[in-house]
Amino acid sequence: MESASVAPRYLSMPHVERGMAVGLFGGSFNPPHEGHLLVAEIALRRLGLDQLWWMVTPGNPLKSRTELAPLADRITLSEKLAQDPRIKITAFEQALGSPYTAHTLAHVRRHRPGIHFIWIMGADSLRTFHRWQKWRSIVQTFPIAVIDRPGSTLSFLSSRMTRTFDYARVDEDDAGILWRKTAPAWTFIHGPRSGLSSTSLRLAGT
Ligand SMILES: Nc1ncnc2c1ncn2[C@@H]1O[C@H](COP(=O)(O)OP(=O)(O)OP(=O)(O)O)[C@@H](O)[C@H]1O
Ligand SMILES: O=C(O)c1ccc[n+]([C@@H]2O[C@H](COP(=O)([O-])O)[C@@H](O)[C@H]2O)c1
Repeated sequence: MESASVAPRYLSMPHVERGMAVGLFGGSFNPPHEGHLLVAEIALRRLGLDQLWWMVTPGNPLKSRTELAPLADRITLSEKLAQDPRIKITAFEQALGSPYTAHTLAHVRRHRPGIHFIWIMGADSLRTFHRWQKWRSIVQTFPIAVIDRPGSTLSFLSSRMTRTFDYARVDEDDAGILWRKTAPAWTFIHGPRSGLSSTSLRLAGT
């Protein structure tokens, strides 16, 4: 069966007012789950965000696409799951012609001046972050909030990113003003955790 095409409204950046604090939460969402929603809720609350862009990637450059569901399907499931009006489901990376986060962030910074963006990711991402294209430039573009995940709580002690940018660490108590900081600046946020993963859901066939 052929999958639906992606509606045009998902292919451009969401509307945002100047001065807002916006979280950028990129993911495969293959499929989206309550663990993603928990990350989004924690980020909205602890970082004091006005919006969170739930960016459904056309494909993680480090992952095989063999098991990747069509973009339109991952968008539809994300819309069903994330009901908070501050969460904006988007797939504008598809229209940029590059799946690389460094490219996306450079584009966002160029085209949305006057907005305070924060890159958001789960703690497991720290393990491979130094393999992302131009990873240092990502850290130098926007502040980063790392949200705890079972099995990765201590990743910030050993990851190449956190060791390289140790001087730019912001205390978790100051997470609410991370949006005001100039990159590089990153924080690690502890809190309620979810052990859910897309892999386990795919294995369970749900
Ligand atoms: N349970 C979770 N707790 C914290 N962060 C999570 C959790 N699940 C996913 N994330 C984060 O959400 C983002 C998107 O993750 P992704 O869509 O790859 O989900 P996943 O469950 O890790 O998928 P997979 O099992 O297929 O690798 C990443 O930054 C990831 O670290
Ligand atoms: O830019 C890269 O090299 C890169 C490598 C791996 C992952 N990413 C991004 O990281 C985000 C999380 O991906 P995933 O598959 O772990 O959900 C998503 O936005 C990806 O595009 C980006």
